[in-house]
Amino acid sequence: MTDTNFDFDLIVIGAGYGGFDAAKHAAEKGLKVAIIESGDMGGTCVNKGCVPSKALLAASGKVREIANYEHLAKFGIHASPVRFERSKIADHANNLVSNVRENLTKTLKRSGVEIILGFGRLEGNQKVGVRDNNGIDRIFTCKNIVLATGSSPFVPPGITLDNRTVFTSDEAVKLEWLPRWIAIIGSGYIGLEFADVYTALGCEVTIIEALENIMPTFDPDITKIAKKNLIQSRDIDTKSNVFATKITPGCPVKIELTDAKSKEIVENLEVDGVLVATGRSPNSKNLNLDSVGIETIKGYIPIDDQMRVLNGEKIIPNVWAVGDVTGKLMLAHTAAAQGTIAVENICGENIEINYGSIPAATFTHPEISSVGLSETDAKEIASKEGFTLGVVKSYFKANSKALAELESDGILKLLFNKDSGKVLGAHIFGMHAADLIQEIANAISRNQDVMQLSTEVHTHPTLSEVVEVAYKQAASQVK
Ligand SMILES: Cc1cc2nc3c(=O)[nH]c(=O)nc-3n(C[C@H](O)[C@H](O)[C@H](O)COP(=O)(O)OP(=O)(O)OC[C@H]3O[C@@H](n4cnc5c(N)ncnc54)[C@H](O)[C@@H]3O)c2cc1C
Ligand SMILES: NC(=O)c1ccc[n+]([C@@H]2O[C@H](COP(=O)([O-])OP(=O)(O)OC[C@H]3O[C@@H](n4cnc5c(N)ncnc54)[C@H](O)[C@@H]3O)[C@@H](O)[C@H]2O)c1
Repeated sequence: MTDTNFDFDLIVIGAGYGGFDAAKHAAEKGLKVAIIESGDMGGTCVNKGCVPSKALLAASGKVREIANYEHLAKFGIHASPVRFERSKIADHANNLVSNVRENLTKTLKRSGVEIILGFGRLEGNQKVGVRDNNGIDRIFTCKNIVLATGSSPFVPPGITLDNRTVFTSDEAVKLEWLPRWIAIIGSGYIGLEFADVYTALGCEVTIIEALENIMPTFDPDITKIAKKNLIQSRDIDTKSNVFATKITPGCPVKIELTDAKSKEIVENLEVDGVLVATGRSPNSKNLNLDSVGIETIKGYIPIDDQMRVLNGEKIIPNVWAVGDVTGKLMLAHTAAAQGTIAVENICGENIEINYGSIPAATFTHPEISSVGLSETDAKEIASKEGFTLGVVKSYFKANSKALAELESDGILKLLFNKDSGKVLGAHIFGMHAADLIQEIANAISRNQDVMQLSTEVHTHPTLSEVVEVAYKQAASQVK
């Protein structure tokens, strides 16, 4: 398979989850592969994202559980006041990051991937340049290139970071201190997960959201119940429809809030710390993309469903892109799936990704998850394609396992096509929602219908019966 006219069959730029998966998969398929990384092996997910944030959520979740005296008393349990050491929770996250990073690096080496440390760039067709930390520049030739350069925190204009009192998730994952009062700008994934961590560890939180409603990207029914459980019942104040137009670090941190509609300054806040969680920007600068004719769209590298890089309708030969830099469902498992698909196609297959079957989860306590279409999009597609949309809801309060755990506030909303029975999407709030969504994601991926799914036997008593109930309700409505 290896082509001796080139230094490598494949060069991957960026060793996050997308790049890691592509490089490993290609090496396992017998290609001669190099991966170029300018920062830490493992990228965002391993070093500053999924891994440390889930470690913090795990530890702070235990603190929350043990400190919830009222909840424990319902089981007849009386716990003593909970004590925790912030630095040891931080160590747990940092140690996990080191372990995962080390394992990932070893796995690549074992697969035969050559790791090149430095900043990679394109140098025209089938050529990649790398500048290492000592300024030494090298050029390599390769048959194919995968761009997997990921994303970085987006910081809106007017917000000044000092990375101590005003910071992004890059610093928050290190848990270097616990501000007594912290403002979180943005109520998306990062805002919600860190509000969960900070409130469990005793901080007072103010969430500031530019759009009209808090949690604007989530399903409205899910938002309603999630707000009650994750926000209103905690030490969290919310301000929506306002932009944080100016944030000045210091002690205290000063925040200027501007009304989203009138554009007038409506409030000035003084807090101990600010986490800026306002989305992410693609890492597509200084890659010399012009040298092969790539034009980014809002900074994202345009691709088709086979991960081939596009210029308008035209495919740019031998260049592929995966992960956050492509702006599609910016999640670690999306990046990895794209990496595998890119390599399969490099090896001559014709595989396309189905974003509609990729699940997403927010690891709050309880969790939120979703897969497939939103109800708004499903309605629009149903009216365009002329089918009837079915919507059923299944509740955790009717589930024995949830009741036994005294965690019965939860809902599953299932969207399906009433004519064919095909599953279109699902949205869940409740305990272990992140695990529950997988079954529905698999059903979408396999194009299964609710008639068949409703006959599948689920273990009793498990939370998975919430899904079973939804499938049964849906099947009874199929025409
Ligand atoms: C706080 C937080 C929590 C998250 N939690 C989850 C979660 O629970 N589940 C989930 O699925 N997703 C989660 N994500 C999202 C997930 O981290 C990203 O979707 C994922 O890391 C994207 O992988 P990637 O390979 O595309 O890019 P990245 O992980 O960003 O990796 C890109 C790599 O490329 C390197 N690079 C960039 N430019 C160059 C260059 N020119 N030369 C060489 N190297 C370069 C970078 O240094 C980086 O290491 C979270 C993100 C954050 C910030
Ligand atoms: N569990 C997970 O899978 C997980 C966890 C964390 C992060 N992530 C990934 O990281 C990405 C980034 O997360 P995020 O929470 O930063 O982004 P997000 O896009 O999920 O949410 C950002 C929020 O900030 C608001 N906002 C933007 N500018 C603002 C301003 N000036 N003032 C007030 N509000 C403002 C937006 O309206 C939006 O609600 C996610 O899209 C996801 O891909 C995933």
